[in-house]
Amino acid sequence: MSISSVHSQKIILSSGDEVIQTKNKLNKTNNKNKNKNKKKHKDVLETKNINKFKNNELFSPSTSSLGSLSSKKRKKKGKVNEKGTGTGTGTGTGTETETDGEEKKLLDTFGVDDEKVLVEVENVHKTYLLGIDGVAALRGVSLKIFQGEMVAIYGTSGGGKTTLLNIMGTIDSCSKGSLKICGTRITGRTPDYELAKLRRDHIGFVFQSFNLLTSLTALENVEMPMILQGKLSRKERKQRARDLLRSVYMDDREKHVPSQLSGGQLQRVTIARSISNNPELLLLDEPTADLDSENTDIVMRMLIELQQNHGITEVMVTHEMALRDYANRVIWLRDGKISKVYTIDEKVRKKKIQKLFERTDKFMNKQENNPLFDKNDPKERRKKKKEKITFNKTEIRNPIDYKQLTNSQRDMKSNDFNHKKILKALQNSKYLDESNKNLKWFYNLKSNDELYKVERRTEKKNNKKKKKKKKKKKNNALDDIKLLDMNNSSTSLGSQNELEI
Ligand SMILES: Nc1ncnc2c1ncn2[C@@H]1O[C@H](COP(=O)(O)OP(=O)(O)OP(=O)(O)O)[C@@H](O)[C@H]1O
Repeated sequence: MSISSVHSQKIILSSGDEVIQTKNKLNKTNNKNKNKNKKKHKDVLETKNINKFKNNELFSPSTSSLGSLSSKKRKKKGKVNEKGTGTGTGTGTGTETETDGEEKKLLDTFGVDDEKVLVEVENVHKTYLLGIDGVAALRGVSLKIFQGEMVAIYGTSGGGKTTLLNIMGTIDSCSKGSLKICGTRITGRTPDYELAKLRRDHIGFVFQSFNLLTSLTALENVEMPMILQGKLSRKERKQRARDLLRSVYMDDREKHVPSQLSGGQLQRVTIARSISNNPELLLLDEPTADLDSENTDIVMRMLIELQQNHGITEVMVTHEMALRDYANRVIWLRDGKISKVYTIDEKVRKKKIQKLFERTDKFMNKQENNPLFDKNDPKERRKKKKEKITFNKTEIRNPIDYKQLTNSQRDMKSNDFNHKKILKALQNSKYLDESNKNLKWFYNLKSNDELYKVERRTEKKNNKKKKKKKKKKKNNALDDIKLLDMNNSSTSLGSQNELEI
């Protein structure tokens, strides 16, 4: 029963002075309620302003999504942000918005510039068909995620975090509501191939359980999405995979298979794979779960670098409260609904990131403490002695053939071999079992024959290009020869004439 209804009952029951007293009380409570509403409205407005611009100094203007803003606008927005400092309740690091039953309002709250909205989730429901009633994992979630933003999703266990992430990654569909991702509106009728294309070209996904293909090396795992995309030549793919591994500080482990890597290293390879197709949106499901603090730091540093240097928008589900301040915004999910939203104060975030970089710099430069450098690893020692290509005994190859080759020949051969091996591994359902279900979905590996088709198509394209180039070269060479011939004949004619004269 509400306060006012309690008082109104009192009015009927009481007489004279009591009525006046109760009326006064009623007025007081009404005023209180009005003030409360005003305050709430003010809070929402403040959040609106703060969100209206996350002018992050850490974004480099050239790469960030905000780079296109004029400096005047940026300054203005920065000011608004500063104004928001300390207005937060509860955390002291930012601004909190209670969204109890106000999902629609929340959706409007983040409305800054619709062109910069990368993900738009509107009143999304998800009910898993289980038993008579089913399980309601999401119950009307609405939110917008902006380009270049890092959003952390926290919440109670079973609150619907993974479900929301999977829906944003289009590896799961919602039961009700609408969704727009990277400019594509997703409905129940959106065909699978379109979703697969969206995933392949615009979204990267880091799964909770790495989901690396066990038979492939780190380099091959990173290369896999590029084969599926079919845009790059073999050489370009290899080079890009190498560059990506270097960017996640894993270039010294490119020939290691997942069983030879630590948890942190596996996660870094997974991240390299997830960004191999240059996604706009990176979805991460507990990327630091089960990692020690050093590896957590390295992974977080990488994610921040990806956001700052490449403008990748990141949405990360996590349980670790210590990671909260690395995000621009924090969303809380409870029982399938958004219960709170925080905007992390830019100053606090910047400080936290600075500390992270200092920390990681320290142990990444120090060889003995460097988690990337394992002194006891015999492979590492061997590598240090002499740069040699080593082969795993379990691999299906004949090392004797390789012994007779020079180093560069070996590299070439091994590249060819690895490439075939990737396709073979992908074709073999053994590697795509239940544990790889999400991976299978994400990369649309349902029909593995498709891979061969894609591969053959790209090979054909490349061969055609090569043939054209060769033809052009040949023609040019022929033209040159003709010209030379003509010159020769004219000079010889000239000399003949001279002689005749
Ligand atoms: N495939 C499924 N079939 C039936 N119910 C499911 C399925 N997947 C998830 N659920 C249910 O949906 C709800 C939300 O699950 P979800 O995995 O999204 O939660 P979560 O917030 O990620 O939890 P956690 O933090 O523990 O990983 C849970 O109650 C869960 O039991």
